[in-house]
Amino acid sequence: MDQHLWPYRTPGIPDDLFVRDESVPITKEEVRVIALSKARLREGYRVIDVGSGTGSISIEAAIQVGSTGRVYAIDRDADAIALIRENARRFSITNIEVVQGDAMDVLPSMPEADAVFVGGAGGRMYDIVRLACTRLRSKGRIVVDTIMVESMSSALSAMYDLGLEDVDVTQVVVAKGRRISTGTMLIARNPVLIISAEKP
Ligand SMILES: C[S@@+](CC[C@H](N)C(=O)[O-])C[C@H]1O[C@@H](n2cnc3c(N)ncnc32)[C@H](O)[C@@H]1O
Repeated sequence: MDQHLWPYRTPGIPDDLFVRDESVPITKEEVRVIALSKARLREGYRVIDVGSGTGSISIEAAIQVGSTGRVYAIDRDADAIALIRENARRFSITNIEVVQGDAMDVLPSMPEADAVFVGGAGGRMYDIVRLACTRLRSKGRIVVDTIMVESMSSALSAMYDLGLEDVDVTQVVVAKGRRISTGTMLIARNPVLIISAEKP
């Protein structure tokens, strides 16, 4: 893997390095860093990224798990699939398998994973978290990120109903400095909810 665009193992690839499209919202750099930290990835891990969008989480995870690990990037949207492929090429990442389809249909055929990210569920968060957990090994971790309070609630209900451990809810509120004529002002971004847990 020749990551000439991001030659580091540390997460936090600048958003501008990804090829993007207005119709596919990216999980922003600072949120991504926290979401990745909640998954506690290691070299050789197998990761599933549900609703992988531009592939930003998948690509960062692929770098974390290294060439002995593998990432399965699932998205139902054809534009997103094209973006993931393009971004994987851009970062010279070869340990990502891109899968087009609805997570409800695709997850049952996924291999057992050490970690699952859920970045999009299309209103089916409860079912997708439950199904995703069937693919998780014992002590594997699931990390959901969402801007919707209903999705947070559904993810939490699924995690509690499944008896997951170490359930954590973190709200990430980021403001970024922007240079103006009189100095640097902070521009607020939408809060994002990160819900994570571990399978017993
Ligand atoms: C907010 S974007 C994900 C952002 C992504 N983490 C990134 O950084 O680009 C949500 C994605 O989830 C996908 N999605 C929503 N519901 C889905 C489902 N049921 N199955 C598969 N993909 C789904 C959408 O097509 C969209 O690309």
